[in-house]
Amino acid sequence: MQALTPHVYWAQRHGEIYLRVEISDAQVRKTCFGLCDFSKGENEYEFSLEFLKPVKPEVKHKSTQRQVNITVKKPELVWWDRLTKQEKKPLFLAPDFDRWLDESDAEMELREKEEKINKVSIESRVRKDPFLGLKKGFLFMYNLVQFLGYSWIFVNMTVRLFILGQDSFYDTFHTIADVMYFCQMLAIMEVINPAVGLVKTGVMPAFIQVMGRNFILFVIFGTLEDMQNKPVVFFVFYLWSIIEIFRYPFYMLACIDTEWKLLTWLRYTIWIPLYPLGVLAEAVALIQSIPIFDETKLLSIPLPKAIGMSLSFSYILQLYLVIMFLGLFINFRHLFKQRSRRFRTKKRKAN
Ligand SMILES: CCCCCCCCCCCCC[C@@H](O)CC(=O)SCCNC(=O)CCNC(=O)[C@H](O)C(C)(C)COP(=O)(O)OP(=O)(O)OC[C@H]1O[C@@H](n2cnc3c(N)ncnc32)[C@H](O)[C@@H]1OP(=O)(O)O
Repeated sequence: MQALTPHVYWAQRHGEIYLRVEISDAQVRKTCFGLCDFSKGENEYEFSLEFLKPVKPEVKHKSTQRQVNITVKKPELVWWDRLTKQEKKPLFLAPDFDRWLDESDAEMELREKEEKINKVSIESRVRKDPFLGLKKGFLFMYNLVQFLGYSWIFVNMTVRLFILGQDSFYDTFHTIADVMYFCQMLAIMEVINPAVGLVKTGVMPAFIQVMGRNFILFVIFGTLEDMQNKPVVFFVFYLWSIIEIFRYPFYMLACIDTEWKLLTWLRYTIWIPLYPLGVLAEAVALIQSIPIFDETKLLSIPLPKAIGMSLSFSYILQLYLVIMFLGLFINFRHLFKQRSRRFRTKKRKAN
């Protein structure tokens, strides 16, 4: 008995071909392409198609009371100009207008699907961390305390500068040191936070930053009274506090998923002049402290009695001076990368 040819309707998406074969209650015997083979009662049906491009071997089909639905997967997400290799459409083939979409509509559908999948995966990732609220709450409070501390330092120093002029340079340490000690002790959290995965950034730049500052604060200024009334203290503290009154509010907003463009720009831009100036001020403080350490022998390391002398702490300071510029290079590069990452993603989002 000669096989009949059924009507076949087709539509496509970027990843799939849909075929609808108009035979009710049919039994599918074979659905490989070239040839599809169906039977219904005593009748045999078949059609063959040579697709325009290769397709994946697995073919899904579902037979219903009215038709057979076949789904064929494309190996890549591409739009085909037509279904078959031969330009002339076979007579039994027609567009399936129930499922028909032109390329741009299909693209939109694809994008919507992708967005939905992304949203679901982000939501499920977010949902996976039951302590997220607690972590964000803790970070928010930490940043708030630091912001208040550094704001107090900055405002206090600025007001004193306006009232006392240059005289305010000489007693910066005595008026500011307690709050600065508190803020810089607390800043050790900035090394711990990335180390325990609370914030996603490198531990090393934070370590360099916090330890570098604490060395100047606790060792150079803290142990040498002669250093405490030098104007350099003013410049070091002022430069440190300027960046922090922008950096901490920026983090606070990040904790509540908010962003102010101007604040982001300031956080990722004003370090460009401030960081080298800060390192310069710290280097001046260090150099000024060397003769004092030499004179007082404070923190010097005693050598064996036979040698009869001690190793002055100033040698360690000279070594530290070199390390400091290495630290400046590492952190400058890190901050530069953070800046380009931030503004690159912003630009991409805007496009
Ligand atoms: C005795 C041993 C000593 C050994 C060291 C010797 C080396 C000494 C060299 C020292 C030189 C220091 C000089 C320095 O003291 C001079 C000055 O500070 S002058 C003033 C100017 N300074 C600055 O501008 C630096 C300010 N500091 C910083 O920027 C950071 O401390 C730094 C570690 C350098 C960079 O920060 P980070 O890596 O965290 O980058 P991001 O800000 O871009 O943050 C990345 C993502 O993490 C999120 N984050 C980070 N922290 C928090 C937080 N507290 N709360 C919430 N979220 C946080 C942030 O939002 C980013 O997330 P996303 O990417 O999703 O936006």
